[in-house]
Amino acid sequence: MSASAIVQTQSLTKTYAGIHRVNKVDLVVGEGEIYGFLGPNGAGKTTTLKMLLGLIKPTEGSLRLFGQSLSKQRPFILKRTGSLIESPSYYGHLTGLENLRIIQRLRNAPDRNVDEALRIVRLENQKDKKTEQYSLGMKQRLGLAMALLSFPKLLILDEPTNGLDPAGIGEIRELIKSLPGRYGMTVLLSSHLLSEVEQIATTVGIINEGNLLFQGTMDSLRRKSSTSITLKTGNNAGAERLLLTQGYHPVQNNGRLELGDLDDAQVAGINRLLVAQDIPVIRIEEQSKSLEDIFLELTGKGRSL
Ligand SMILES: Nc1ncnc2c1ncn2[C@@H]1O[C@H](COP(=O)(O)OP(=O)(O)OP(=O)(O)O)[C@@H](O)[C@H]1O
Repeated sequence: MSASAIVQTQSLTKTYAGIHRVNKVDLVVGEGEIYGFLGPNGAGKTTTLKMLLGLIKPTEGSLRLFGQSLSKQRPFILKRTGSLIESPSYYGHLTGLENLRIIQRLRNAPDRNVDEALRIVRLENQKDKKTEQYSLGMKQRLGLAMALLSFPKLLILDEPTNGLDPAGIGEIRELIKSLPGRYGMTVLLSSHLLSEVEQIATTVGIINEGNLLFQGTMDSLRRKSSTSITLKTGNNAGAERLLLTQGYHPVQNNGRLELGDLDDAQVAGINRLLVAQDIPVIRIEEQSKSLEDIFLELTGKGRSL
């Protein structure tokens, strides 16, 4: 168990009908992080989050929150944890405010928390409306207010921007980003959108078909995005043979030679060499591998994971 881990799982596994939907996942969420749990639909995100909250039982493996075992210290853990999993539950015939008051009593939270939660999710003006008349986005905000109500140390959010319009998404994103600094919270959120995780998260875990494929800081993931020089010549086969003799490793691709990451002096040297051998250099281009390319390689899926 690492010292500052708020969430740590070991070989966490959930099997349904013999299929590993979550497979030996070692998740580590450090204190004060915004951890983006990223993966395509059906990857196993919700199943993992539900195990963390004790809503379903792991088939195998173990998990600790705040360094404690959920089976032994359930009240201690749940008191410090707020969550929004799938659609929020509330009483439709009651107003937003009345719904929050119920949670307030359950959680034994002070009055001012209700006002503050309403303010942060910007529902003050709709607080006296029955929640059955709320739009999807308003319901989502209410769910978030419920999760925030006791200002927990750990906030677990499953697809928190679901159902929000672009302006709402921007607001919620800014809100989530401010939580560690303002309230000392640690946030674990799931998303199938790379762009969302990229904009909110400090740490990322990528899951696909139940397997955790990458876990690390957003920066360490970005560092994987390298540049590559590609070359188009009047005689690619000749250029390839020549460059091989010089210690390069060109790869033919779509009428171009890919040379990997080279510095300026190497590029200039290659150009000189080819010209000296009467091989016309048509194009020298630098291509960068984007985060999207990396996700694509990892998951074999397209743009919107
Ligand atoms: N109670 C269950 N019984 C059987 N299979 C289930 C059950 N719950 C989830 N699964 C399966 O486990 C897999 C992972 O589902 P999960 O909901 O964790 O995915 P997800 O990553 O949260 O995706 P989404 O973004 O679609 O919610 C899916 O194939 C799903 O059908």
